[in-house]
Amino acid sequence: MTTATHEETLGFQTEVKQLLHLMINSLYSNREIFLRELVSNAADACDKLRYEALDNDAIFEGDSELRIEIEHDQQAGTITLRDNGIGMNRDEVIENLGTIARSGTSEFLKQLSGEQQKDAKLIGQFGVGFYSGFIVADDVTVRTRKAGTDHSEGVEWRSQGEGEFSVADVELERHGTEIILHLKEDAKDFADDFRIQNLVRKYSDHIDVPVRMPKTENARDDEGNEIEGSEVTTWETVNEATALWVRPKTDIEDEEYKAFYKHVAHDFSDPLTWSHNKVEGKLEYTSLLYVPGRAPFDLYERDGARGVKLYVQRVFIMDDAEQFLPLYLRFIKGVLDTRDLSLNVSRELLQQDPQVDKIKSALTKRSLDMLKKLAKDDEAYQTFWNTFGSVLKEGPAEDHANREKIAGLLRFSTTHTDSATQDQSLADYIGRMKEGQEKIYYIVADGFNATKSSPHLEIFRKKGVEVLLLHDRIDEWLMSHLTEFEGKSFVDVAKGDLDLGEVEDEDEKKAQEETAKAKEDLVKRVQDALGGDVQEVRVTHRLTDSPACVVLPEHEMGYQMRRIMEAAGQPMPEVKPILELNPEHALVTRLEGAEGEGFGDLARILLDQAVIAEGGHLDDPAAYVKRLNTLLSA
Ligand SMILES: Nc1ncnc2c1ncn2[C@@H]1O[C@H](COP(=O)(O)OP(=O)(O)OP(=O)(O)O)[C@@H](O)[C@H]1O
Repeated sequence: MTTATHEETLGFQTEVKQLLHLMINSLYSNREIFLRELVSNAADACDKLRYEALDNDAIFEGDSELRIEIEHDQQAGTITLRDNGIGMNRDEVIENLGTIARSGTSEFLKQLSGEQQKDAKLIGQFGVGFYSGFIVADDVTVRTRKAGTDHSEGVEWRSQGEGEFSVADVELERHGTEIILHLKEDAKDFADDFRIQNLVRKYSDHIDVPVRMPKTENARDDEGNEIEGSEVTTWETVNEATALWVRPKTDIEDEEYKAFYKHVAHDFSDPLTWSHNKVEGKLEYTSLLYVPGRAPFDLYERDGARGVKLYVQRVFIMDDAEQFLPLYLRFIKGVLDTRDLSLNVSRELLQQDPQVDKIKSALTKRSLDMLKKLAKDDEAYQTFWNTFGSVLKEGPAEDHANREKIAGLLRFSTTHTDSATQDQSLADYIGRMKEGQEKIYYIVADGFNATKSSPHLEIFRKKGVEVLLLHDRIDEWLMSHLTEFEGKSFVDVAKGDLDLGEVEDEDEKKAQEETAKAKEDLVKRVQDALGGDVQEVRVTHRLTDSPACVVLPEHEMGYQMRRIMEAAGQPMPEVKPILELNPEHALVTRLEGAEGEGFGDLARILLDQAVIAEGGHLDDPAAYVKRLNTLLSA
C-alpha cells in the first residue's frame, strides 16, 4: 500500500465550482458522455507521450505500447480508467484539475441560466472534459505520475466534486494516469461490462490508441473444456484503434465520422458536414475537415482555440495548429496528417516553413469547396450561415485570392424577400437582375429595419430593382473589400450620384435634367440657409415618398463604419453630407413658397430628418424638436 505524504486540501477555482454545479444538474439526460470525455483525455495523454518520446525514448520507461484500460467493479460500484500516457506532476494536477484556464470562461458561465435544457446546450459548446466524471461519480480519485520522473513523484488527487479537492504525494510504479470513479447510487448501472463496451465503441472506436477491457475466463483443457477454478484474465481491445483518417473513405460510416468529430472538436453535437481527402504527389497529406453545427463559446475571442490537430506521419504533434487555415475559417475543425513536415516541427518552425503555406492554401480551397457543397442543402447551409456567416464575411478582406469564391458563399437580406434572414446569394441576385441593370446595389445601416425603410430605396422599389440590405456590424468593412462579383460591380445606393444605368430611359433622364434646372434657385437658397453644414444641395429622383435624404460622397467612409471607429476611440474627421431634395414632395413645394426664418427652419428640419432616417445622430436634437413643434403648431 502506498503512503500519501505532503497532503493538502485546496479549493476549486470559482469557475470550476460553477461549472461542476451546472454540469451535474443539466447533463443528467446525457450522462454517458463522461466516458467519451475521459477516454478522449487519456488518448490525448498517450499522443503527447508519443510526441515527447520522439527525441527521448527513455521517457517510455520501457513501456512503449500505449494503451487505455477500463475496469469496473460492480459490487464496489466503481469504474477505473487507466492510461500509460504522459501523466501529470503535482503542479500540473493542481492547475489542470482545479482551474479552467480558458479565456472567456467567466463571461461564458454568466450566460448560463439554470434552465436545464438551455444550459446543457451551452455547456456542450464549452466542453466539459475531465469534470464530466462528476456527472456519474460522487467521489473521484486520480493517481498520476509524469512519464520519466521518479516513482516517488506520483500524485493522488481526490474530490467529491463540491468545493474542494485534496492532493498528496504517492509512490507510483507506473507512469500515466488512473482515474477511479466511485459511482453515485443512481449511476451504478454504468459499472457493467456490456454497457461500457458499447459506449467505447459508440464514442471512441476511431481513437488511435487501443482501449482494453479485462476478460476473465476459466482456462481450458486440451479438449477445449473449461477448467473449474482456473480463472485467467486477458485484456481485450474493444475499439477499432486505428486512426480514422487513415482508413479509406469508403470503409467509414457517417456515424464514425460524427463520433470522431466529437473527439476532435470536443463538441456534443453532430457536425454539419465534413471533407476527407488523401493527397499524394508534390504535397503528401491527409486531411479530415469538419464544419461544426454550432459555434464554440470563444468564436469571437481573439486568443480562442482554432485550427486543426496536426499529425506528422500519424504522430500527434499539436492541437490547434492555426497556421493551416486562415482566420476567417477559424470555425473549421479537424485533423491534418502530413509527411511534408519534420517530426520535430514546432509552432515557431511552422511559421517559417514554405510547405505550410502550400498546405494552407490547399486546405483553404478544400474548406471553401466543402461549404459550396453544403450550400446545396438549403436548410443545413442556413444553419451554417446563421452560426458562422459573420466570420466568413471577414474572408474577402483577409484572402484576396479567394475573394470571388467567398463572395459566392455569402448570404444576404435583400428587398426581394424584405426579411431579416440572410438567405439570398449573389447568384440569386444576378439571376433576378432587371434588363439593362449592370450593377449590384446595396445599402448598409445599423439594423435590418434601418436598411429596409431607408429613403434611398424608394426609387429602387419603384423600378423593381433589387437592393441588398446589409445590417451586420461587419458589412461596411466587407463591402470595402468586395468590388465586383461575376464582373458586376457593387454600388452603395447611399453614396455618390444615383446611377441606374440602362434601367432608366433617355426620356426620364431628360426630364430629370429639366427639373434640376427649374429648381436651381431653390437649391441655391437652401444651400445659403444651411451654410457650411452641407457639402452640396441638389434635387434628386431617388425619392418617391420622402422629402429629402442625405448622401455621402462616393469614396467617403459610411456612417456605420464611422460609428465603429469612433466607438473604438478613433477620432474621425467631420464629414459633411450632400442633401438631396425630392422636388415632387409637398414639403419641398411648401419650402419653395416659404420666406425668411420659416424657410431656414424648414430647410434645417429636412436636413435633420434625413440624417435621422440614415441612423445618424443630431448635434442638437432639442433644437430640431423645437423647430418641428413650431412648424406643427403653425
Ligand atoms: N488522462 C490524462 N492524462 C494526462 N493529463 C490529463 C489527463 N486528463 C486530463 N489531463 C490534463 O488536464 C487538462 C484538463 O482536462 P479537461 O478535460 O478538463 O480539459 P481539456 O482536455 O483541456 O479540454 P476539454 O474540456 O475540451 O476536454 C488537460 O488539458 C490535460 O492537460
